[in-house]
Amino acid sequence: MSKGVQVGITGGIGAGKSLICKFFRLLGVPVYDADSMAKELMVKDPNLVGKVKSAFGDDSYYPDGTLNRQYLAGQVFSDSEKVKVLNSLVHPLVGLHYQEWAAYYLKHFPYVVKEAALMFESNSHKSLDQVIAVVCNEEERIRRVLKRDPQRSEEQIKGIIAKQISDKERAAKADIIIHNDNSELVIPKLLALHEQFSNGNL
Ligand SMILES: CC(C)(COP(=O)(O)OP(=O)(O)OC[C@H]1O[C@@H](n2cnc3c(N)ncnc32)[C@H](O)[C@@H]1O)[C@@H](O)C(=O)NCCC(=O)NCCS
Ligand SMILES: Nc1ncnc2c1ncn2[C@@H]1O[C@H](COP(=O)(O)OP(=O)(O)OP(=O)(O)O)[C@@H](O)[C@H]1O
Repeated sequence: MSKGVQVGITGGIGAGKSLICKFFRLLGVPVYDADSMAKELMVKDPNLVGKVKSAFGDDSYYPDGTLNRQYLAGQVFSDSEKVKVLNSLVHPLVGLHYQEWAAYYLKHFPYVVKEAALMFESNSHKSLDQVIAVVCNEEERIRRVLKRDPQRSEEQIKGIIAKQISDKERAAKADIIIHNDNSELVIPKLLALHEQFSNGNL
């Protein structure tokens, strides 16, 4: 892997990872969205498609081959064992795909960002130089997600939260913490981090 800084951004559902990553994108930083890539590989990688169908049934996909997210969400977000099975199928492939992506972008940019909801859970933080945890209290996250995803119930959101590590654990493992709950000014902090990473200062 070439020199350059690899920054991870993680946080629980609704913490504000994607919004913060939008800001890094605006600054011209390459951002890898592990969640979206996982979904793309689940459709484009025939081997993975076969494994998902064997584990969760043909209903995991619509007849046109697109992912039936609602069906799969219903399967995995209510069952810890099933979510482990899905993760074991998807995460290794995303990990390899990210390594290739980062190797390419680090030839052209001083630093890259990897956004992933599950980072410490999947141990993918180990290949990164700095991990930022975006934290926000649970009530506010639930409020924001109910507004963002009207199809999700409060019960489902709580079920997802239960399958992720807590903010406390995340904050303890991260190098940098961003409080995205109006208790600190986020944009000045992001600009300072951008300067730091651009200069390779860790
Ligand atoms: C099960 C799927 C199809 C449900 O899709 P849906 O559009 O309803 O939900 P979405 O992907 O937006 O996830 C909602 C939130 O749940 C959380 N989440 C997603 N996958 C997982 C998981 N495997 N374990 C725990 N939490 C998860 C994230 O905080 C995420 O933002 C989808 O989440 C999926 O394909 N997950 C497997 C890939 C994965 O592990 N992605 C997350 C980390 S890289
Ligand atoms: N500081 C904030 N003030 C108000 N709304 C916010 C703030 N941060 C994020 N939001 C909103 O809250 C919702 C959740 O944020 P976002 O989608 O970035 O979270 P996420 O961590 O990426 O969640 P997920 O794990 O579900 O993908 C979005 O609609 C976003 O616009």
